[in-house]
Amino acid sequence: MTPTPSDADDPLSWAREHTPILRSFQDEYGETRPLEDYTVAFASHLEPKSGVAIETLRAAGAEVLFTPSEPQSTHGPVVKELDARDGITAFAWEGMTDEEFDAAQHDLLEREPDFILDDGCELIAKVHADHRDVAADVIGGGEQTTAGITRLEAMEDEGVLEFPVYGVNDTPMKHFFDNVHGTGESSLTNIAITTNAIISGKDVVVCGYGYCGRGIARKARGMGAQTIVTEVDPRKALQAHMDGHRVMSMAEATEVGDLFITATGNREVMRKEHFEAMQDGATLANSGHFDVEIALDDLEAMAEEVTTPKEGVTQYQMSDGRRLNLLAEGRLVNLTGPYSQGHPAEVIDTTHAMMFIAAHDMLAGDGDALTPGLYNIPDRLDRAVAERKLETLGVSIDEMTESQRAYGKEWEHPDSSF
Ligand SMILES: NC(=O)c1ccc[n+]([C@@H]2O[C@H](COP(=O)([O-])OP(=O)(O)OC[C@H]3O[C@@H](n4cnc5c(N)ncnc54)[C@H](O)[C@@H]3O)[C@@H](O)[C@H]2O)c1
Repeated sequence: MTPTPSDADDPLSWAREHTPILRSFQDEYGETRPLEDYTVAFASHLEPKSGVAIETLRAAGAEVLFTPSEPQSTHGPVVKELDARDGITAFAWEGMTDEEFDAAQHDLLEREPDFILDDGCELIAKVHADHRDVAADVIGGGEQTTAGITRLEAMEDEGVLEFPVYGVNDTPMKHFFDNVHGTGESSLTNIAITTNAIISGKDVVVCGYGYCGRGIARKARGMGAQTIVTEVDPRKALQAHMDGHRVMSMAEATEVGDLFITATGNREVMRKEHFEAMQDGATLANSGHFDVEIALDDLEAMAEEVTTPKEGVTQYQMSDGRRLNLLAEGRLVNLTGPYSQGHPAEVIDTTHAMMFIAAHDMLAGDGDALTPGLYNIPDRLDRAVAERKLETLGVSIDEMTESQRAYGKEWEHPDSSF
């Protein structure tokens, strides 16, 4: 039998099949439509999995306005499919320039969303900086990545945040899985496919040992790499050391590394002084949210010649003959390279579930209205998504007995034998 290409009719079909939590929300809230009266703005990498998140918000009744969180990770067929649906509007297209991306986000904000689900805090920052009248009426928001949380903390410190925002990134159901396993696997997968080079046996330098860096380093070692970690936080450095990775300063690592991957959320982690010392053929990739972790201006300024020997690889030839290979133009390597598909669907299912929960709880939940600020998602909601995920996996766990619950609350321990 000749197979029927189902993704030609529906580019979300495969992702939908692998995102059971979102499907369960579609079933549950498709009837009651708790978000019926609200307009929700959604910024994300626009590929099939975020498409399923968008259609889930719509199924729950929201009018959805969507835009990319990074101009180069957009999949055109997904945008076309969603934009054609009633109640969903795209402020996006494949191949946007940085300027078009910026303008589209401003256009979206002029539509006065009630709620903003963000990825990197671009929409939330823009609404505060340039659309203050709109910000005044926004009910709340949710932020899905570490880089966005850092910006929100800065806004909160300055006292400029106009509405409450759930730090979705900081909820266990997000960062324990998405940051560690999603970024870990998808970064290495996309580096391997883009370069068609082996990871096993290579000296792989992971810059930053936070959630993402830990995932990348652990999985690189699982593939047979010799892993090296660089850090600025002594506790994270020690943790990397105890986990069995070699820990060095960036200056030391530059001399031995074959493949460098940044995941710090910081800027200029690799810069001129490092490029000067790297070995011929070293490969540089970034998994952090913004394309500032590798100092691209330094690379440009130092290169005698710049070529693209393979799609997704930019090669900088230095005056001494060394070649440094930059992947995905220093943007998120798991999301913007030519072969990149982002996180595995099963992992992003939990992230998008928590984004949905953020909107549902603030707009239609039964809790008290929050004042402006950055908040953690209530633990009971995080647990509920974990339970739903385990259910989809067919995994059962135990429940504490009454006596065990009581034991956790007592301090005298009368029945202990010492
Ligand atoms: N690629 C993806 O799909 C994806 C997914 C989730 C998060 N992210 C992004 O990845 C980045 C890291 O996220 P995270 O959750 O791991 O953050 P994290 O805060 O847990 O970890 C960042 C680590 O980098 C370290 N660091 C900071 N500056 C450094 C420097 N100059 N050199 C070495 N280490 C340094 C910090 O000490 C920290 O341990 C953020 O930009 C986040 O938004 C990307």
